Amino acid sequence: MADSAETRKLVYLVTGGCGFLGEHVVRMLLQREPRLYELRVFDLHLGPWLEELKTGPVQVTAIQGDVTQAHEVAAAVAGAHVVIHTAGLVDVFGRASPETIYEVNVQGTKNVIEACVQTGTRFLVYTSSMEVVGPNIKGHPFYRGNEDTPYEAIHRHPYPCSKAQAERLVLEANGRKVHGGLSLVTCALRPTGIYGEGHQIMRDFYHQGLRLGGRLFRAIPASVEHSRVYVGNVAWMHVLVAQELEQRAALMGGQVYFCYDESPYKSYEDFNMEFLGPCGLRLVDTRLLVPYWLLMLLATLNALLQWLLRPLLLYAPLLNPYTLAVANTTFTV
Ligand SMILES: NC(=O)c1ccc[n+]([C@@H]2O[C@H](COP(=O)([O-])OP(=O)(O)OC[C@H]3O[C@@H](n4cnc5c(N)ncnc54)[C@H](O)[C@@H]3O)[C@@H](O)[C@H]2O)c1
Ligand SMILES: C[C@@H](CO)CCC[C@@H](C)[C@H]1CC[C@H]2[C@@H]3[C@H](O)C=C4C[C@@H](O)CC[C@]4(C)[C@H]3CC[C@]12C
Repeated sequence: MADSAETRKLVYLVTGGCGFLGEHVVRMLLQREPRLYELRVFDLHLGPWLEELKTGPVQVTAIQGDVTQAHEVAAAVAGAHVVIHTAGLVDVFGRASPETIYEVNVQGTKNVIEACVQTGTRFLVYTSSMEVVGPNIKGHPFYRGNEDTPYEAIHRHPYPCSKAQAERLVLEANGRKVHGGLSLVTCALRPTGIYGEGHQIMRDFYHQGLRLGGRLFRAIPASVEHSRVYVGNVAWMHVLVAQELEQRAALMGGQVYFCYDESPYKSYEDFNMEFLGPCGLRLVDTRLLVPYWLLMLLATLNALLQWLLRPLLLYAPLLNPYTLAVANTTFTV
């Protein structure tokens, strides 16, 4: 589409816009939304890379703010046509307290919804997660499932519980009257495990491998499959949903969609090795040496150590009872 002033009229707000996914959403909007007039990037921690984005035709507004603060959210939302809400505490390693996870992921989402209602913003896209569905606490596999597949979504961990609550709030808010009398249109996206440029967990595996002399030790059977999805495709999915939400409000409003892009179904570790192998690491198959019960013991010891050391330092290894259980349960969409 020709770049002309009259086509640029939309104001977007991306919360968590400096995060792993958020940054890709910000860059995708600048590349793929020709109607963009202003792009507001709202985050607790603003990245220095935002400065380089301010030289283009779109007004990029960096807003340092906290989604748990309703007034800060309302100020950022006011005047926006679309909100893409990615901000959240993605913590399954025990770094934050359950209360903080709830405060950010649930209360923060409530604040975004209420800000849309109060200021008249009609379109809200929420970044939910596969974990809203599973794996559940019983370790039931979810094999090539979809949004309609029956599954007992029972959770105890603060992160999936908070994502499930937030997703429900977003979907229930669909159809609420916003300031000005029109209806709020909401939609939630459930990415599976996202990978790609800037993925901190992939970095953590890489550095763990370097510490272990270029080796990683298999803890997950290759038969366990996880769906993974490239971050650029997840960003594109968010832009597509945002662009279509107005024209297809009746079809998409209040709906939830898994995000998957045909990335190979592999175990979490084997999928990571697609990238870490070419970086010089190799996966040593120690499954025969390290039975599951011993892994669970090690994971439990990690959790105990985390609890004991908390007054002194944050000890948050990749392996804990929750991550081991998730890693060992097939979840493919
Ligand atoms: N990474 C994945 O595999 C994955 C998969 C499915 C869904 N998700 C969801 O995608 C979203 C983004 O995840 P991510 O992997 O990019 O995580 P991330 O931690 O890289 O990004 C989250 C961003 O939110 C910001 N943030 C945190 N608390 C905030 C607050 N109180 N106020 C304002 N900003 C705050 C952080 O500063 C960060 O920039 C999250 O909602 C997460 O639940 C992630
Ligand atoms: C046995 C361990 C040592 O090799 C393996 C640990 C792997 C775990 C760190 C990861 C296995 C599955 C991951 C989660 C999954 O990809 C989906 C998620 C949903 C998303 O909303 C947030 C991230 C995550 C919880 C992701 C986190 C890391 C794993 C538990």
